[in-house]
Amino acid sequence: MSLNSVVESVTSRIIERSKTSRRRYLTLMERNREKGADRSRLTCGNLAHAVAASSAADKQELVFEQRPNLGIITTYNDMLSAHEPYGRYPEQMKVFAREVGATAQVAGGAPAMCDGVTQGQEGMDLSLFSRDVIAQSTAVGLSHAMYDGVALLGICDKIVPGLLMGALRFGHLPGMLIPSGPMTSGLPNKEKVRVRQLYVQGKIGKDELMKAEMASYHSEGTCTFYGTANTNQMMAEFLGLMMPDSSFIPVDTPLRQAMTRAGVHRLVEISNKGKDPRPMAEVVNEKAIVNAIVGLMATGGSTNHTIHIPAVARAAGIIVNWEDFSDLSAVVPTLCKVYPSGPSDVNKFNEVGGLPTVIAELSDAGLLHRDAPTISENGLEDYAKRALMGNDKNVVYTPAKPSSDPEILRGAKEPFHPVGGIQLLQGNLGRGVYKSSAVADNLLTIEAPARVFQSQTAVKEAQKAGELHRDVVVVVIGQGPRGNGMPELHNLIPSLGVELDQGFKVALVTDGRLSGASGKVPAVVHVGPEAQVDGPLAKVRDGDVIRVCARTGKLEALVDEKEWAARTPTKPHRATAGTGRELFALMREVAPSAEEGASPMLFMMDRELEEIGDDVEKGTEV
Ligand SMILES: O=C(O)C(=O)C[C@H](O)[C@H](O)COP(=O)(O)O
Repeated sequence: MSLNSVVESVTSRIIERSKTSRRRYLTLMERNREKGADRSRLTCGNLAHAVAASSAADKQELVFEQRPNLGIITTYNDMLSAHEPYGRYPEQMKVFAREVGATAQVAGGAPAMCDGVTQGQEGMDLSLFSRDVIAQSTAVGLSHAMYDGVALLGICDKIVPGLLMGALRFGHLPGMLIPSGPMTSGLPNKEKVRVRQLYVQGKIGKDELMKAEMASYHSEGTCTFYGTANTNQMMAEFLGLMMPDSSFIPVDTPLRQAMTRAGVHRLVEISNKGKDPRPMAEVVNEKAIVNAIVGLMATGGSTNHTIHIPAVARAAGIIVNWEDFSDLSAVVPTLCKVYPSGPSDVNKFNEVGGLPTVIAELSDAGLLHRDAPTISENGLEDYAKRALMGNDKNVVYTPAKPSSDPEILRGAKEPFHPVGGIQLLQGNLGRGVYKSSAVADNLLTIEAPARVFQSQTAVKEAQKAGELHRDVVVVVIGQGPRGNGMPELHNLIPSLGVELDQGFKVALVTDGRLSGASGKVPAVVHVGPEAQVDGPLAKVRDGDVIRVCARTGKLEALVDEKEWAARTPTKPHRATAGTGRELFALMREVAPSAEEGASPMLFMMDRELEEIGDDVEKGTEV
């Protein structure tokens, strides 16, 4: 089928909008290639430092034979279950690289936060900004000019976007994300939620809750719900930056190992010294970004990606906004119901067809740019194939099959919803993002009096005191990037879920974020402009009737216009000290809105690049 006209027109307007910034980006990457980070330009002293600790064989290849050298950026730590397997990866990857006459070095490490560990804690206030730290760490690693290609080891929430934002500033280099796979399914996610709600109601004790949590989070590997980490994997495949069908192969299996090996071999091939160089700057173009947004809509992925995709795009000089998301959402059907949108987890989703089936369906329906460049040889069509173990322990690919379970994954002709799983809501309260894929039909419109809070703790206390035992729109302000760094407020979900289950109409409206794992509670998140900069949420008062309607796309306070205009915005209380939060003051000071990607680093970068304009050399030579 030919390309959908809305996909086409949204892409055209992104290209038009990004004309100047993209041109400047590509010019700068070209300049990097010609004069920047490359081993051939290092002095003997520089190079000797870089290989001092290498084996004699690697020294020979790196210095005298000029073989391809891969730089590995690792975000390993063994507290984060998804990243624990990466401890073993660099040594294995070096062996895989040698098999094809290349070398690999660990170029650097970057931090990796677990949002599961920091959920509801002060540490969560560092989470979104850690993405910039990861991007900068990636740049520091790659600044050593030793590499012909980049392997990015990261999976979880801020880590993949951060790695991409950093690596894309070295976009003259080819790059690939290498995932390590989900953990086996433990206690079903739905059951975990049920037990949590029993705890909130005081019906079970802490020991029982702890048992359930540990039965859910029980081993190495990525969490099995379709939250931000797994949406990252989807995004990376749709961007063409990961090996096809590599997202959801279970951790620590022969196929996972074969996939990592195939990935390293392919990365050598596409490296700047390989036979088919594919620089990241060319792979991540406007079409690839649109494909990633289409993937987000069709799978009902994490709301966090309405912040991450704009930020990743911006790092490549591409400007997207929520209007683009909204227009694409109107034509992309929801094909998946994976937890929190349905009861099944990513392992089950993968068994019944997984991403290859989704990509095949969307591609056949004309909803994807089939000509977007990818790291895989034949472009996007390779991503519509299933990866299997071949007889010789190599990965082999076969065409994707239709879904084997229509309760989890459907074709584009008989979707769960004719529109995408994420919507834009707007009105006199600003504009925010709403994940409709997980919300029951009867809750898509909620009109109820507001209760305004300035912290998660205050909401939980009010719920405990029975104050939310009614129809209510819970408004939590001061949670945006400039307020307190924009934490996820997922800890509110059990408390609000209890009220919802009792038949009350409850919604959440906030300038903060929610976890990708949040589902059934209707929530408008990332509302901007945020209260900290006097956005309209700061004008809401207890008792104002708020309308949250996913059917009409409205987010409104039904307050007399004159009265509304006369109100003074509340200055939210800011908790900005303790647990290292004070170190991030600079970031809070300059953070742009969520819609712009909420990256202080990119905001300041753009400001400086604007001064340089088209004269790239002006910014590089003294
Ligand atoms: O996906 C995201 O955005 C996350 O933040 C993942 C976190 O690990 C969740 O907050 C865990 O949530 P539960 O499933 O309720 O335990």
